[in-house]
Amino acid sequence: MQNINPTTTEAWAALETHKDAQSAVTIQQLFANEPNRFKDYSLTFNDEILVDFSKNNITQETLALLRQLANECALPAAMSAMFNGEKINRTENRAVLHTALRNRSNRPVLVDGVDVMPEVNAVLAKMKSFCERVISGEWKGYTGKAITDVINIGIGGSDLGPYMVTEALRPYKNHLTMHFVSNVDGTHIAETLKKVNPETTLILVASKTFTTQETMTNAMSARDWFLASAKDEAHVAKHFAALSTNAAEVAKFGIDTANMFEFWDWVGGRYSLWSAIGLSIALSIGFENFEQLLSGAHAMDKHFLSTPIEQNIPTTLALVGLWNTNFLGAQTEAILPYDQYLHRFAAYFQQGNMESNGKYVGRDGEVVNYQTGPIIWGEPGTNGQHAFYQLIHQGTTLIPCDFIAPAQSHNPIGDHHSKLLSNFFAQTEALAFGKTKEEVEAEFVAAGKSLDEVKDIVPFKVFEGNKPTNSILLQKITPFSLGALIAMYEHKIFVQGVIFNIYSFDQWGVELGKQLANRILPELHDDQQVNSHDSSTNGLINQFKLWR
Ligand SMILES: O=P(O)(O)OC[C@H]1O[C@@H](O)[C@H](O)[C@@H](O)[C@@H]1O
Repeated sequence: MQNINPTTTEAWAALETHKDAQSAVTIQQLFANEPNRFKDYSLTFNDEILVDFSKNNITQETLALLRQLANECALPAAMSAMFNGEKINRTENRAVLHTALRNRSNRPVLVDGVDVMPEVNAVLAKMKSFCERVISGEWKGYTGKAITDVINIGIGGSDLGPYMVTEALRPYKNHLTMHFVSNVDGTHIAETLKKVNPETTLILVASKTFTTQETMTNAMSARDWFLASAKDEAHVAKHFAALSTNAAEVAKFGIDTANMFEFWDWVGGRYSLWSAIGLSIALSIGFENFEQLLSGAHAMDKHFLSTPIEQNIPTTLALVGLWNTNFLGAQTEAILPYDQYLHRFAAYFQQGNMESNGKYVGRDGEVVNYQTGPIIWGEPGTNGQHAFYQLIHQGTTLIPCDFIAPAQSHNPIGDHHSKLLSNFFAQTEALAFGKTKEEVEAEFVAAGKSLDEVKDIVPFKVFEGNKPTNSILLQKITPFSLGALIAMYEHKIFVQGVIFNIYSFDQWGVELGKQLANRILPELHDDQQVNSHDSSTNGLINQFKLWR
């Protein structure tokens, strides 16, 4: 990957100038000026995902400059470097090939000259046969009973993706009850184990490294719980499987490597739901639906690779997002799904985006002089409306939002879905167009009030509008469309990372906390006063020791 500081490009300089003119114009005015704005600023994927980015403060000139920026930052070369297995994760010396995991065309993908597709397909075949045996009941627990419950023990990328997708695709789920344990807080595993029977529970230990403290601690506790009933270690093989890249650690833990589903160091944790880490998804919705998820992502990969930049959905979303953060001053983006099944979608991309692009050192090793990844957060609508939308509408911080909704509900009860979607449409309209002082006054007058009577209250009821949003309307949330939607966001993050000139696929920023926790852990084993830290940390540890 090339090393280009985006602020040194001609496009960046032109965007700085353009920003001054553009900031003087509102989204309301842009709609007034451009009657075809919706048509001109929306794109459709596969006739099932519509992405409307018209309610942003952008013009065709903005988009042209942003595209020029992408080209000056060598985006096309970076795309082929990723898809072709170059070691673009330089700080870990690894290729980045989650796209190979869903490469349904089976086009050879070489890493160090070796095609990875045969291995990818072999693991998929192993997952398929395992899923079939567990779902059909052919796979028996140690007392001869079929599996009823599956616990995925993992954290970060080994938890968020599988949990988000199994929740999102609940309408497709079978009789298996899924549980996800991530937190090292003993409450998480304890409360989960209360709900299940060791005779009929399958435990998936999901960890790329198989050394993550939280996961290994939870896995050991689950093993103790299991053996307290099963007594014989030989029974572990019927109830534990490992999803990992680390065969040696899996064997050390005591899981039969025949029950290990492998993946590779070129799969980043937060991009791993397409790998063996997705086994809980495949168990929950069946292997064919899992393949549909892969196919949807693959279709988005093809769109991303082969569609010109003007119609390229992930690239467009990345460029508009970058405009909002680096030129209009936003520091955050909210993801707001109007679909209860997508209730973990924002949490998933919180890791996806913030762990990928939360970097302050550029590929040149220097501290960057622009904004990199935004703060990502969100909750499902309409819950968010009754909680934090106040600040989005009338606060002092600019919060660009992605609104996501399916046209068809899996639960078409009464008029719930029309009500839900009326809120989805209303919110982006309100955010873009707001309500003027004159409109507020007219409402009061219509209600029989005099302007003098209401003049003190009017300012509080005015909405400035001009708040940027994207609307992402899906025909329906299916395994295929969800796969495409996830891949769309993954590539958005990739494009931004390329332009930010950062390494999007490492995560050194999570290491210091782990290192210090490992240093502190032995200090908590006795009641001795601690004085090896700063006064705050010493004080907190010592109070903990007094109170525990
Ligand atoms: O899958 P593993 O190796 O247990 O790692 C889990 C998580 O560990 C965290 O430390 C990383 O920041 C995440 O990226 C990762 O997903």
